[in-house]
Amino acid sequence: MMDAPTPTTDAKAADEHELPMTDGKGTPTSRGPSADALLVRRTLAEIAPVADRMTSYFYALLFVRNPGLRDMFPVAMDTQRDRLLKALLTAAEHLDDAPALTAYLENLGRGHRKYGTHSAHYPAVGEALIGALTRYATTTWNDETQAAWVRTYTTISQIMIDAAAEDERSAPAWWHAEVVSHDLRTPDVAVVTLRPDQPYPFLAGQYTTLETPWWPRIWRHYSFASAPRPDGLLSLHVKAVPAGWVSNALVHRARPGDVLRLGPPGGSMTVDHSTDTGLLCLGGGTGIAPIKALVEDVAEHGDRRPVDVFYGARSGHDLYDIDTMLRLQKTFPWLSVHPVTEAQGHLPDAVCRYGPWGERDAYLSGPLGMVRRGVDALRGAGVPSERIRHDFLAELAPAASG
Ligand SMILES: NC(=O)C1=CN([C@@H]2O[C@H](COP(=O)(O)OP(=O)(O)OC[C@H]3O[C@@H](n4cnc5c(N)ncnc54)[C@H](O)[C@@H]3O)[C@@H](O)[C@H]2O)C=CC1
Repeated sequence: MMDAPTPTTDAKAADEHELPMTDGKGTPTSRGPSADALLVRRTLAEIAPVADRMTSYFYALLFVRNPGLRDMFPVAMDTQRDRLLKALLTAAEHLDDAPALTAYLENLGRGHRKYGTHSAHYPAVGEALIGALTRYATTTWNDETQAAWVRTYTTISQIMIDAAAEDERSAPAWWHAEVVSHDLRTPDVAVVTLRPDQPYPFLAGQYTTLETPWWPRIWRHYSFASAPRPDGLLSLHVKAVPAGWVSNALVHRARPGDVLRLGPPGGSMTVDHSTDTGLLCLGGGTGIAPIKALVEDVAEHGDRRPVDVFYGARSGHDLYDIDTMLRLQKTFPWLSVHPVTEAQGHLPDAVCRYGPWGERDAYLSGPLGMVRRGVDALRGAGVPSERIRHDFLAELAPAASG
């Protein structure tokens, strides 16, 4: 029912110490965490070593008490078994990060419409959460802590419920999208083009969630590889990852005519068109997809700001979209594309050999390790944190590629 913690935020949100503090009522304060946040974090620290067992118990409680909810989850729970709980715990942990938390939960609430979730389901989840915490946070649990968790869950669920209700007025719960082309670029990377059954509004740099007919109720995130197009088509770059059910189905099984389901767009890795600051983009592997969309977006706005794209891959053969990127470079004099293979070193190190980058807005997309090292490298190169954007919230890796 709840999605994985989605990649929804910029690097600023990734560093919780840089986010504004609030009191228990959401009012910013510079004094540090609210009392509720402290109690919640204490519980989180206690359950961390038994998170697996607590997760199983949480779902057991949820399904035994509410058998009707079982059908909203995939048949095999192993891949996303802990997503619901993880999302709740992420939200609880970021209780004091009012703006980041609200954006995260609104996105989560909208995204839940595709599962058939409605407001009446939220109390059942809250009761299972409190039940599981009571059982596994034995040392820290008392009336005061329970009251803090109830307030926290009430806040979390209300933001999600309100966002879903608001979204319902203007957008469908999901879209059907037909595969119109399937281009295998390497033995395990495909560019898949889709035609949604009704207009799908999104911004360059955002991602969608996707369900295939072969793995019902299993949803994965994929970034759009193009800015919005006049013909309304959407394209995604998919890498078949080991044991990735959805990604393998998309790369090796999907064919034109197949119909997938899409959830709403998400993510804040978008271009700020109110400035003319230059862009520094790092795309690793299929992470080049949203970077290409950003380049198209800059071009469509007629901007002439400098854009440097560092495109990393393991080998030259894995730079499956280099022809497209070089063609864009030929067309747009403000664009420089720098291919980097592992023989030349890791992508973040290569970026630091150029520069200076202190005046640029930076965008990173690719494997979590690359994004983490890239953020560190860019900060080291003088790019302020608030100018660094990527899709990962704190330490939580989304199941971005299935
Ligand atoms: N919006 C986003 O952030 C998107 C993220 N992705 C993610 O990108 C990943 C792409 O995977 P692959 O194509 O297999 O990439 P890959 O594993 O082939 O790596 C691509 C590049 O990243 C570098 N890299 C990898 N690990 C690194 C580390 N620990 N430190 C520094 N550099 C590192 C490699 O040297 C290479 O240049 C997937 O995990 C997918 O989920 C994909 C599309 C969009």
